[in-house]
Amino acid sequence: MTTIRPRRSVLYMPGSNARALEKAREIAADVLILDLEDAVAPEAKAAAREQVCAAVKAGGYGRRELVIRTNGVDTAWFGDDLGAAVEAKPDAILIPKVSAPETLDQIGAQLDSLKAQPTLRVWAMIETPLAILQAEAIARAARNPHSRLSCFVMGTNDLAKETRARFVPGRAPMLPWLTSAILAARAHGLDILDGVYNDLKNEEGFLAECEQGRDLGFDGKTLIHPAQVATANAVFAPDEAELAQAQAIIAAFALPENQGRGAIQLGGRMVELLHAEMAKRVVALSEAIAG
Ligand SMILES: CC(C)(COP(=O)(O)OP(=O)(O)OC[C@H]1O[C@@H](n2cnc3c(N)ncnc32)[C@H](O)[C@@H]1OP(=O)(O)O)[C@@H](O)C(=O)NCCC(=O)NCCSC(=O)C[C@H](O)C(=O)O
Ligand SMILES: [Mg+2]
Repeated sequence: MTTIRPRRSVLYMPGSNARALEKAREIAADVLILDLEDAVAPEAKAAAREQVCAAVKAGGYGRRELVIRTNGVDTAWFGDDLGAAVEAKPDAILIPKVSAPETLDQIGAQLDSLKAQPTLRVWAMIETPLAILQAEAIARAARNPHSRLSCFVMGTNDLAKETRARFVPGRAPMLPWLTSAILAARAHGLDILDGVYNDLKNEEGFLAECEQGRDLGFDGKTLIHPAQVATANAVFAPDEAELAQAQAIIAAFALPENQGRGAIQLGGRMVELLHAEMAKRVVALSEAIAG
C-alpha cells in the first residue's frame, strides 16, 4: 500500500495576511494552503507572493503539508507565481480554475523546464462547469509521464457563482458535481478534498457538511478559519469503533482456518477480502494520524 498522508483539515489563508501565516505554525491542520488567488486583492499580489514564499522557505510548519495556490494560468501573475513557488519548494502547488487536461500537461512541462524538485506535486481546483463536465479527462492527465497531478480540490464557491446554484443544507444542487469529481479522482488514483463552508458561526451546519463530505468519500475538507480545524480532524479520522472493527477484520483473515477463504462471517456480517483491504487502509490512516 502507498504511504497515506492525512488530509483531514486543509486550511486556506490569505497570502497577504502575515499574522495568519505566522499563526499557522501552531494550528493543528494537516495541510495549509497559502493563497495568492482569490483571498488576495490585485494590488497586494506581489507582496503576498514574496511573503508566502519567504514563509515556506523559513519553514517551522512541522509535518503540515504546505501548498501554494497560484493565480489562474491565464492571469498576468501566473508566471511569477509559478517561478517563485518552485524556488520556495512547497509540497504542492494548487492551480485554480483548471478546466481542461491540457492545462495540466502545460504546467507539467513548465515545471520540468523550471527544474522543479521531483517531489513537487500539482493539485487542481475543480470549480468551473467545464471542469465538472471534463472531470474524468482532467483526472486522467495524472497518468501522463510528466504529470505531477495528485489531488483534486473542490471549489464550491466558484461553482455556485458560475452555475447560480444555491447553498442549501444537504447540498442537493451540487451532489451530482461532487460525486462526478470523486469518481473521476478515484478512477485515476487521486486524492480529493471537499469545498469550504462559509458560514463561520454555524457549527452544527459545518459538522453536518463535514460528515456528508466524509460519507461521500472525500479525504478531507478545505477550511477558511482555524476554528473549523478540530471538527474536520475528528470527522475525517477513523473513530475508535471503526479502528477496532478494522483490526478485527485483519485478525480474522489471519487465522489459520480462514487461509484461502475469500469471504467469512464476523459478528453476524459477511466480510470479504476487499473489506480486509479497506481495513488495512483504515489502520494505516490511523497510524499516519498518530504520526
Ligand atoms: C474569514 C476571515 C476573513 C475572518 O477573519 P477574521 O474576522 O480576522 O477572523 P477572526 O477574528 O475570528 O480571527 C481570529 C484569529 O484567527 C486568525 N485567522 C483567521 N483566519 C485564519 C486563517 N484562515 N488562517 C490562519 N489564521 C487565521 C486571525 O488572524 C486571528 O488571529 P489573531 O490576530 O491572533 O487573533 C478569515 O478567516 C480568512 O481570511 N479566511 C481565509 C479566507 C480565504 O483564504 N479565502 C480564500 C479561500 S476559499 C476559496 O476561495 C475556495 C474556492 O476557491 C472556491 O471557489 O470555493
Ligand atoms: Mg475558487
